[in-house]
Formats: sequence, C-alpha cells, structure tokens
Amino acid sequence: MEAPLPPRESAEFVAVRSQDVFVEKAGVDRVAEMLLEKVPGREFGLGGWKSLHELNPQAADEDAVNWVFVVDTLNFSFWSEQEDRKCAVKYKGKMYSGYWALCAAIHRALDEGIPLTRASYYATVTLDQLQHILRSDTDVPMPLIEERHQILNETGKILLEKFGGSFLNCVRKSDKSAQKLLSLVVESFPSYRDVAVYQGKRISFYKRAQILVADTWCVLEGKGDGCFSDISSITMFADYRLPQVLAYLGAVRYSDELLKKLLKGEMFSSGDKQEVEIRGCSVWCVELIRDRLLKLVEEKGVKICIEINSILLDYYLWDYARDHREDMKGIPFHRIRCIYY
Ligand SMILES: Nc1nc2c(c(CN[C@H]3C=C[C@H](O)[C@@H]3O)cn2[C@@H]2O[C@H](COP(=O)(O)O)[C@@H](O)[C@H]2O)c(=O)[nH]1
Repeated sequence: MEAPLPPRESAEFVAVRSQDVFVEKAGVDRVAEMLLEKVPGREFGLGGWKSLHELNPQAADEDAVNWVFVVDTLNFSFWSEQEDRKCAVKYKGKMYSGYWALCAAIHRALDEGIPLTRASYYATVTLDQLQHILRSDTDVPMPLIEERHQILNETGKILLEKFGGSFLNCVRKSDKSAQKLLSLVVESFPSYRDVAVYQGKRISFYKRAQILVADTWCVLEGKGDGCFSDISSITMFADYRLPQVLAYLGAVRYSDELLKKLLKGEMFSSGDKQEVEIRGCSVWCVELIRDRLLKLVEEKGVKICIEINSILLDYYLWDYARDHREDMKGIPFHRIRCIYY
C-alpha cells in the first residue's frame, strides 16, 4: 500500500478541498501580528518548554528522554464530558487536569518508587496497576484506561525488542533528522500511526509522533542527539485544543452545519470527513501563520534568538488556550475518543 502523504502536504491537500472548515486569511494575519510582539520573549523559544512547565523534565539525560517517550505514548484524550467534573491529579500540593494530570500521575508514580518510565516495567504492567498509577484525585477517572494499558504493554515490548529498552537508542538511529525519527517512530510503534483517507487520498497527521519528536528536541535542548537539522519540517500537532483556539482567534471558521454539531457536543470518529477537515485546516492554518510571521519579522527587522517554526507556534498557542480557557468557553472543541490525540 502506498505511503500516506506527509503531514504538511496532507494539511494542504485537505485545506484546499475542505467544505466545512475554512482558514481565514484576515485571522491568520491578526494572529501573526499578535505573535510578533511575543517572539522576542522567553516564552517563545526552546527554553520555555522547561522554564514555563514545572512538570516537564528539567534534565537532558536518558531518563528525561524516556520520560518524554512514555508521556507522549499516552498523550491523548483528556477532555471530560462536563467541564466542571474532570479527572485531576494532586502533585506537590497542586491540582493538575487534562494533559498535565497525566504528567503529574507519572511523577507521583516515580516518587512512589514505581519505575513507570522503564520499558521493562510498562511492557508488563497490569491494568490494575495502571489504574492505580493513573488514579484521579476526583471521582472522574482518566479516560481510555484500557486503551492506555494495551498501548503501554505493546510499546514497551517493542522498545525492548528493537531499541534495547531506551527511546534514546531510537533517537540515535535517526542521524539527527526529525523526519527520520518521525518515520522510525510510526514504522516501529503501531499506536502512533495517526492516518486517514480523505477524498480517496491516504493522508497523515502523526500528531503524537510529531509531538514526540518536538518534545525530544526540547528535552535535549536542541543539542547533541537532539540537534535535528530539519526540526522546522515538523508541523503543528493536530489535537482538539488547537482548532478551538484558532477558531477563537478567528483564524479558522466552521460552516453553520458543522458549528451546530460542535455546539451540540456531537461525538466524532477518527477519519470522519469533518474531523479530518478540522485537523487538516488547523495544521495548514498554523503553517500560514508561520509564513506570515516570518514575513513580518523580516519587514520589521525584529531580532529573534531562534528560528521560528510550527512547533514553537503550536506550544505557544496551546499554552495560550490553557490560559484563556474561560474566554474560550463559547467556542466548542470537537469531541472524539481516540488514541491518536
Ligand atoms: N497541539 C498540541 N496539543 C497538545 C500539546 C500538549 C502538551 N504539550 C506541552 C508539553 C510540553 C510543551 O510545553 C507543551 O506545552 C498536549 N496536547 C494535546 O492537547 C489535548 C489535551 O488538552 P487539555 O485537555 O487542555 O489538557 C490532548 O489532545 C493532548 O494530546 C501541545 O503542546 N500541543
């Protein structure tokens, strides 16, 4: 079977054909202008990954790389049915929800002496043990625990068989190429194969595989094994939060029919035409924002300390969505339960 289009080409393929989701040029320009002020700031750079997020590993060693791998293997589907009743994990006196609840639970396990980031452990962890490890400090459990269990066992076994039990060995096989690492991850680990068919074309988003490459780049601080020559070829990560924030900022617009479905909280399935259009248009939108921002930086002669890429835009917009949860309440995100994002 032919290989799917790579994520960037997939996004463009979808965006030019999309019937229910539209990239808004005026919105793209507005977001680029908003980001222009942030670009010289510290929150807009590789260092922000550690300095802004206390739950991200602060080290740049093998343990930190394996922490990133197990987190991104489980990095999907944290949204709750009701906004005011959600899974949350208390760690060092602070309550964390959503994606950060996963990170908090993993730190809590490590502090309890459970070696959750070790492949030999999670290759055979039982469902009961995992339910305890990912337990919520509210009465709402983390979604898809069974799927998380199956994926951990499968991924741990493969990491042991193919990469000596350490993701750093997988990174080292990529010759410091982000695209090679991306291919190695999706070829080796089935749960990362985030693909779809749209208008007869096999396309890919590879959301978890791309964020894994990006988080590996950041945890290694862009140095040594993490000095990927082509890191800027990685696109934004097509999750359910970025489309929401792009719609809130007016860079993406939904058809009336789709908006009605979203407002009703209708469930989508992986590969639905409208779900693919939401994801594809969002990825393409961030590519256009990046292009516009680079043009503005050049025109205005803004000093930048790092090459602006879609990863840094994504991180900034994802954090922005976190910080503006209240303001964004009126903008729905698409509801889906899947293992890809
Ligand atoms: N596009 C994009 N999607 C991201 C992330 C992250 C975490 N990255 C952080 C870690 C290191 C960096 O510092 C980032 O700040 C999680 N997700 C996705 O969001 C959803 C969870 O959302 P909520 O329910 O609100 O917690 C879920 O699909 C999850 O897979 C990102 O960065 N970009």
